[in-house]
This record gives sequence, C-alpha cells and structure tokens, in this order.
Amino acid sequence: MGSKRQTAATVGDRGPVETPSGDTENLLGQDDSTPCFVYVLAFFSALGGFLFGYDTGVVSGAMLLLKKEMNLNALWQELLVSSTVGAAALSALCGGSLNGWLGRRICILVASFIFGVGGVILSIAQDKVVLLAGRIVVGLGIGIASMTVPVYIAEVSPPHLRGQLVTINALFITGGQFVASVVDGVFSYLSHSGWRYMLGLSTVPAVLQFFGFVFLPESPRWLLQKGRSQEACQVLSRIRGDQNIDEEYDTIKASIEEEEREAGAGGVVILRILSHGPTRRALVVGCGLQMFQQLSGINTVMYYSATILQMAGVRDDKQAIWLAAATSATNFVFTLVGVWLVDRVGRRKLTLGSLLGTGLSLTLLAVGFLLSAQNSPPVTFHPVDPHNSTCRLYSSCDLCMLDPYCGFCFRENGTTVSESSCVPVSQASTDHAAWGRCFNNTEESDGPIWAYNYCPTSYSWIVLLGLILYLASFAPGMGPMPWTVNSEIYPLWARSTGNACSAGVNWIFNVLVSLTFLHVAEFLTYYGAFFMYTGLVVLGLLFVYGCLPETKGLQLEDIENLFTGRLCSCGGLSANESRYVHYTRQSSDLSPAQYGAVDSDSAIAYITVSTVSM
Ligand SMILES: O[C@H]1[C@H](O)[C@@H](O)[C@H](O)[C@@H](O)[C@H]1O
Repeated sequence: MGSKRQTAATVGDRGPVETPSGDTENLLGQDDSTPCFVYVLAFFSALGGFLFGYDTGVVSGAMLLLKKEMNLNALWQELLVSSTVGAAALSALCGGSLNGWLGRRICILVASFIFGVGGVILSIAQDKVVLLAGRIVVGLGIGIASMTVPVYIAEVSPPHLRGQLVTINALFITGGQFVASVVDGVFSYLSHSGWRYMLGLSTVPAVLQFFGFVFLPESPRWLLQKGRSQEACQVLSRIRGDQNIDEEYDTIKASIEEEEREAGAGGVVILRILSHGPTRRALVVGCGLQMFQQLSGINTVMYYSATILQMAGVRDDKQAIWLAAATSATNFVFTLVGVWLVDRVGRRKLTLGSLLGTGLSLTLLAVGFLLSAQNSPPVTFHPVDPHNSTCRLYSSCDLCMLDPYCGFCFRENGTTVSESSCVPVSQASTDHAAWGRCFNNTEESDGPIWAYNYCPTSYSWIVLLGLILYLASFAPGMGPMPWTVNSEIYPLWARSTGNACSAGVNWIFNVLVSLTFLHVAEFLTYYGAFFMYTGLVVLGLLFVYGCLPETKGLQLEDIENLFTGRLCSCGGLSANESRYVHYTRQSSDLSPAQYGAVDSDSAIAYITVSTVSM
C-alpha cells in the first residue's frame, strides 16, 4: 500500500497508556510531534473562513460608496447585505448532500471557484441587479465553505491539535472581517469605484485556495467511508508524516463498520439522524449552539459598533470607519485567545466562560443605553415642519432616534446640547435631514450636528466599555466553539448533514437577528433590546451547561459515546467519565463479527468498550 502501516507485533507493543492529563492521543500511541503538512492543509482550508469573514464584513464600507454612486434606496441596501446571508443559509443546507456525495475537497474547490466568480462579477458590475447577482453568488460560496471547512480540518487533524486547528478557521473568519474593514478604510478615500476594489479583492484568496486545493488531498475519513481504502491509507500516511497510522486507520475503519451496523446504511440521512438517539442529541446540541451564537447578538453588536462609537463622540465618517476596524481587530485578537485556550481548557469551559462574560457585558451595554435614555437631551427647538411629520411630536432625542423617519439636529458646546430639534431624515440618504439646518452637512466645528440612530450622551463610556468587554468575552468562546464543536460531534455517516443543518441554523438566525434588530429596538428601545439579548444568553448558558459534553482530546470516532445518555444530562459527562471506546489495533484483519471480543491474553483483542476514569 505504500503506507507506514506496521505489523501487529510492533503496534501491539505500545498499547493504550493512560496519562495523568488523560490525553487520548497518547492512548492512541501517537506522539505529539505533528508534521507541518497538517498546518498547510489547515491554512488552505481556513482561507474559506477568511472569505466568509471578508465577504460578510466588506459590504458595510462598500455600501457607503455604493449608495451614493448607484443611488441605492434603503430596500436595495438591505437586499445587497442580506441576500448574501440568505444565499449562505440555503447553500449551507444543500451543502450537506454535496459534501457526502462529492467529498470535502471537491466542495472546497467548488466554494473557492464560486467565491472567485462572485468577486469578478462584483468588481465589474455596472448596475445594482448585477451587484445583487454577485452578492448571491458569493453567499452560495460562503454557505458551502462554512459547513465544509471545519469538517475537513477536523478530519485531517490529529486529536490533540484538532480543537486548535478547527478554531483557526474561526480565527480566519474574524481575520477576514478585520482585513475587510481595513480595505474599506483604505478604499473609502477613493470615492469613485473604491467599492469595486473592496468587493473584488476577495478573488485573490479565492484563487489561492483553489490552486492550493488542486494539490491537496481528500479527507481520509471520507475516502474510507466511500470504500476507497487504499487511497485513504496513502492520504493518512502522507498527512501523519513519519508516524504510525495503523491504529488511527483501524479505528476509523472499525467505527465506520460499527456505525453502519448500528444506524443502518442507506435511506435519507436526516431521517436516520432523527431516529438514532445519540446522533439526534448531537444535532440538537450542534444546532442549539449555532442558534445561541447568533442570539447573543454578535452581528448586531459588530454592525452597531459604528453607532456606539458615534454616541461616544466620533462624528467624522472616516474616523468612524477606522474605529470600526478597531472593533473587528478586537474580535480577531480575542479569537486568537480562543485558539490558544481550546485544547488547554476544553470546549465546554471555554464556551461557558465566554457566555458568562458575554451576558455580563450585554448587561453593561444595556445599562449604558438605559442611563443614556433616561438622561436623553430634550427637544428645545421646534422649527416649522412643512410636511407636518410625526417627528415634531417627540419631546426628547431618545424618542426621536427610535423613529426610523426622524433624526436629531443639535448644537454642542462641550458636553452641553442646545437648540435641539427632531426633524425628518432625507429619503435619499440618512447622512442628513430632509430640510432645515441639518440639510447641508457642513464640516464646520460650530455647525449643527446631525445624529441619526443615536443620541449624544455622557454615558457613552459605559457603552464603549460594554462593547469591548463583549468582544473580549464572545470572541474566544461563543464565536469559534459552535463551529469547532459541530465539526466533531457527529459520527462520520452523519457529519456532512449534521454540519449542513447547524450551519444553516447559524445563517438563518443571522438573518433573523440582523433584520429584526431595528424593529426590536423600536419596540423595546435599545436598552430593552440589549436586556433581551442578555436573557437569551442566560438561556444559552443553561443549554450549554446542561447539554454540551467535553470533546477535547478525543478521537472523532469516540465522541458519539458522549451522547448516549439523555439529552440534558450529557453536559455532566466529560471525556474523563464517559463510556469510552478503546480501539487497540493488534491484528489488522479481523472481521466486524469480532468486535467486542475482548481477550486480553491473546493477540486478537480488538476493541474494548469500557467505562474509564481518567
Ligand atoms: O463565528 C463567527 C464570528 O464570530 C463572526 O464574527 C460572526 O460575524 C459570525 O456570525 C460568526 O458565525
């Protein structure tokens, strides 16, 4: 076979070894040195994450220029932003069958090809319809990449590094968002066609990933599942370098056969998942995590950061763009902390800690908004309204800014607000009022200030602190863990479909939360909205506490055993206490009928199923 499979005698010598830390890789007889090929694979795959982050992040800056150049109304702006996320939801859901059918590698190639085509369409678009088509194409690529890349990385990684390597994908997502905000900043100075560079630059990583993957191998687990054992063996030994692959190979093979016997081969995968207890429970955990990730309001906070910064006194557009880049940089840097922690403290503790911090900082954000609302500047100046709009009815800035048709026009002297009025916003642009003093946006320092969507307040520092704490808590845990955990909790036969469903849930809740935020804020006020997110985070905390088991260090094939108990008791099980399967290769030619046959004295002991305490 040309691989480094060894004889039974050699492998049998090593046997399972328990370590004080309970690290399973040592149980598998592998040492911790990792060939750098695995890092190359992780890097090229994670470019999919980068494109996901770049394409979702770049649009806000591009929109500032596009809306002027193409005269886009609010509906078109909304369409260009959410069409991508909507298309991603659809393609993530369909990506499951594509993934199981064509394999991870082909799906990544397809996704990078789609990203490339989308980038070209966007950079040469002459009108808004073509732009919309380009955004939809890009969304289709994002959806496929978001569900395939974590699965591929998890399947090629050795257990002791899997958490870290899959989390690198999430790091690349936030890295993509950060680079997008810097590119937005740089090209915002190019008011004509700057958006073409912003949107088109994504073609570069897409092409890089495409050519990289032409030379990179398919996942050995998928190959084995498709019965292509020889190729699987070759790929595994290429990925593992000089290490012995026998145990890993046999573990994967045995578990595929075992899974097929247990869950029954054939039939619609989602129905098989739903009728098979452990996999159904894994799906609930995976989808729940993705749902709570979005319900924690990350994209609202990111999107809203510009407004928060405006509240804090940053009034200049360009400055706001650069400070928004600082927000995504914070998200990126703290995801790095997650990469460092994931294989040290484990997924469960990291997610719980992150949710706790996220909840507390959301409370702080809500309190900041509450204090600002309670001390909101009153309307003191009532100009004659030629159209008798509703704006003249509001008595304070807080009420005025919650009406999407109105904005606050005022003068500022230090921290004192004077000559303040609530007037209609222009239909052409939210950057100025429909008429009156704030119709012409002047750069003069003593000119009137136009505040749309925010109010001047001296409590902005609380909100700013809340924002920073929010990102510092969310980014290491709740940002990456849903992707990481989903890549590892499903058995091989259900992995593509499980990830497709959970990624679909992520995108669907992403659209829901971003589209409803302004309405929720109108109905509950800003502080009400943030208190609501706090409540949802508390629910997420209970869910994770009750349902998320620890998967750190386990071989992918063993993780299914963590879901054998009732749904909300599995959180209590950790890798250290669960029913645990040891696959110890002693003879490579046993038939599945010999599973479970434990004969410690003979050389044919194959699998022992036991409860171990590590
Ligand atoms: O994990 C990512 C990450 O946290 C991003 O910052 C966010 O925009 C995505 O919605 C999320 O899925």
